[in-house]
Amino acid sequence: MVYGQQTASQTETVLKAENVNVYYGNFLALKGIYLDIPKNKVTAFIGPSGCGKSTLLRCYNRLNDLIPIFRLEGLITYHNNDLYAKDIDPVQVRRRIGMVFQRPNPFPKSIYENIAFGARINGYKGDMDELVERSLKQAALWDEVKDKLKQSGLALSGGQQQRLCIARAIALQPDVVLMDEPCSALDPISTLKVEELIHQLKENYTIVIVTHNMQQASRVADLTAFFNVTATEKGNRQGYLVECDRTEVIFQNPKQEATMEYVSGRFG
Ligand SMILES: Nc1ncnc2c1ncn2[C@@H]1O[C@H](COP(=O)(O)OP(=O)(O)OP(=O)(O)O)[C@@H](O)[C@H]1O
Repeated sequence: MVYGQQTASQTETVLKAENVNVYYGNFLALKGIYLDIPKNKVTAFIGPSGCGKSTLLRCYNRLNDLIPIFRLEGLITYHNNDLYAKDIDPVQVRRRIGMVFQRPNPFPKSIYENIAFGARINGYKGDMDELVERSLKQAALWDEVKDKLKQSGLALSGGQQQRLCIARAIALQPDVVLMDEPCSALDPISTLKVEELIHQLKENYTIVIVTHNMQQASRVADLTAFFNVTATEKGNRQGYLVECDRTEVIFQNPKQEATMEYVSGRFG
């Protein structure tokens, strides 16, 4: 793969993949991944269906550990520590590296409790009202919900629910927020709100976002990683990273022909 000169050189690397292979049983889903995720930037993963974008994203907070047939080879470091070392507690990893999913999935609880519940379980001892307000403000939702904090989170619109899920994730004061197609279930106006929010959040968090929407990648991401998939002799479809670079380079002047074809809509 080709690695752009500007990719991560000027900023601290938070997550680093070195020669990572991911298997589901005998199936090699992702092969030979080298990738740096820089601090306080938005990195987008793009590529055709099945190329392993979500798989790699879930490796970063050890969510794939919950899949019995999952196996990882190679090294993923988080602030230079082996994320898969024996003494690392996956629950602690997920506290530091939060996740927002494709479909908004608030708890069937009040808006307030959606924030407070996780914080309490994680031993938060500070002023809960203050945490709820701060998290909702950071997620650009406070003004819309401040008068109905006792109402169910499920009564909000889809876009508001997704911002509630983002507020819930950041209430745990993570370091990294992973987002797996966070806008795919949202209308265009809610999508723009979430995109604006992503812009603001990168001041405090490192963000990795999987998106099928290339305009979205070009709008929100500082860096874009293009993944592709190749058919093996046995007919398996193996994902790999083609290149990662500054987003404008990927969209206007990528090093690889396949990237140009994909971003210009000629395949995928
Ligand atoms: N739990 C699982 N068990 C077995 N195979 C899996 C599992 N999850 C993903 N895969 C396989 O791994 C490959 C990569 O899937 P993944 O969902 O990571 O791709 P993706 O690029 O995110 O796709 P999409 O854009 O369609 O969401 C696919 O071939 C998929 O079928």
